[in-house]
Amino acid sequence: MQTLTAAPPTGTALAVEVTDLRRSYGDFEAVRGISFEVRPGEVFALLGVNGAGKTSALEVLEGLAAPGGGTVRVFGADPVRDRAAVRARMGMLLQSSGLPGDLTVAETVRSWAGTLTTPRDPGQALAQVGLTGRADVRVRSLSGGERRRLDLALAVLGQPEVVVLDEPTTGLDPESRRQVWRLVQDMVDGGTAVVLTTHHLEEAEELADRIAILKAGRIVLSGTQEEIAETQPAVVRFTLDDDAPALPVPDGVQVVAAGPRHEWHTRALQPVLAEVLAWAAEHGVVLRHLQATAASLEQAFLAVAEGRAGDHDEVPA
Ligand SMILES: Nc1ncnc2c1ncn2[C@@H]1O[C@H](COP(=O)(O)OP(=O)(O)OP(=O)(O)O)[C@@H](O)[C@H]1O
Repeated sequence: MQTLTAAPPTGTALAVEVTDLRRSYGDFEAVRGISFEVRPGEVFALLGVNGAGKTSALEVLEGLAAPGGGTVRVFGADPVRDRAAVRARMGMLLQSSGLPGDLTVAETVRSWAGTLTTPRDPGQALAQVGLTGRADVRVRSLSGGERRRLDLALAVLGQPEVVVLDEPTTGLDPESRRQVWRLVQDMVDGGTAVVLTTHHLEEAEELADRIAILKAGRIVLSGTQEEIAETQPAVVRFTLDDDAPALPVPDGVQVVAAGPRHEWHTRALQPVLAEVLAWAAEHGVVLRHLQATAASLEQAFLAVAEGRAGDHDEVPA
């Protein structure tokens, strides 16, 4: 597959720099002071439940809205004040697009390419999102997933150095989703910086170098997916027969359920597991349905959503 190229950034090593960004709608503050940075060749994912403030933040990055407070810089430029300069280097995929339904797919891509300084070959762009066979179909006749892929082809048509993708794979089938992931990976390999939002945690796991989880307009957890997962305990579950001897609880275990189905939470999975296995062997006890699950991004996401993670103060990304 072709690697999409993006010219090396000039002036600054940071593609995106967001500092203490705030945005309000009337009295309601939807984004409450978030900060993050994205470098060329890096994917940064903003996660959070519905209404967490992801789109509100991205719209400032895209130059579609001014910040209520704080600053946003794209290659050192202000996306609102220096809109033309930023636009020339940025591709964006909004949550919903308003493409004319009368044009065919090929016409749409060609006319879009006509507005760009360095467009990619329209045929190649369509091939990369799997729409070659739909080139002569009118946009209004496309399926939801095909439209989304057309939106994405347009977003990257100008060989942007930074791409903002708001839920790029919503509504896509698993194969199309993988196609989009490959496209994003190719862009990143070519040096493009990507900021994306998604409700698919496996998408963030697959693509993102760094992740921030928002709740109510604030970043609650941020870091690599491993760093975020490690904020949560591992889980050990097993069932003991009624006649099993008294079970000693190893150090570092929080007992969540104590029989007959046992559930332990721990930040020391390996020694705790070793201890309980040794105890079972010594007493000839079977740990039925034994499961040991390392902490995951999903666990951290749920902990944020349910208010069990972070102190809701911003952690710099
Ligand atoms: N134009 C608006 N006027 C008033 N409130 C708004 C407006 N746009 C968004 N909001 C509110 O701001 C908050 C953040 O919305 P936003 O769309 O940024 O969240 P999100 O994290 O992108 O959610 P989703 O995952 O559902 O797309 C929500 O409570 C939303 O209702």
